[in-house]
Amino acid sequence: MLTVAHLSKQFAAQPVLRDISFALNQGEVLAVLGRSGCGKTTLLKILAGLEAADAGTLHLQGQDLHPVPPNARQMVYLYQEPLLFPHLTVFENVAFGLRIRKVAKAEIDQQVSEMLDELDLRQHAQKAPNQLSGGQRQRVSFGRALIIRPRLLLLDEPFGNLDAQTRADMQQLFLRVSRQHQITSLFVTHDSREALTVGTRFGYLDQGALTSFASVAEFVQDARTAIGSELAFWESIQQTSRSSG
Ligand SMILES: Nc1ncnc2c1ncn2[C@@H]1O[C@H](COP(=O)(O)OP(=O)(O)OP(=O)(O)O)[C@@H](O)[C@H]1O
Repeated sequence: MLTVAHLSKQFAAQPVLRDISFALNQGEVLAVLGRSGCGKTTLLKILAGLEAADAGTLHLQGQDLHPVPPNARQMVYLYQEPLLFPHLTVFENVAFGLRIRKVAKAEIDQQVSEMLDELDLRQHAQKAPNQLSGGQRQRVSFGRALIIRPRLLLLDEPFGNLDAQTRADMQQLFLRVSRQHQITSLFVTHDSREALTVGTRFGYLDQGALTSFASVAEFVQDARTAIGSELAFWESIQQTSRSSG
């Protein structure tokens, strides 16, 4: 479905992406774990067409993406800060992509109502974005993205600004909706728990080089991801609290 082959990028002679290759099938979520500055955002921007690669090829559903401009790639790029139109209601923000595609009004009303129900936003339909919490705003931006049925969803630390509980709720919502609509996604995060929760496939990006893992077990056990040592830490805390309780 998505095939990335030998992608490289430099900024002022500094390599930022080094020979990146991977393939994703329809409905898969590639969770890419990486520290700040590893090249995550540059990778997503190249996929979205917002940045040009120096070398390599991108194919989506068999189509060479090289000549395809960003607005024709049918991808949605979601950031930490949801980008909403401040002067439009929640309903109209979600409806926007359908309106510009000239979808019939009755069809828009139905699709948007269904999406608002799915995202538990029905009671907020007539509010403006500034009348919502951060988690609610992020749900609206999800609704806007999903309603146009993107071929690929690009998520750049989308829940990084949310508190732990809201973040966990959003991860579950993302899982439910992306499974239901069989959405193919690339989800970059520096949080290993988040990667394990949302991913069906796993990668680790370090200094522009991507390691892909064949299984969750390999991802967890790889010393570079540091997940094994994090798990060991929590186990040692549990043991200490058991023996002192
Ligand atoms: N337009 C640019 N010009 C020059 N250097 C850039 C440019 N964009 C990114 N870089 C450099 O490329 C490297 C990777 O940047 P990128 O934004 O992809 O990192 P990141 O992994 O998304 O980091 P973070 O998680 O901190 O956002 C950094 O060293 C950055 O300084």
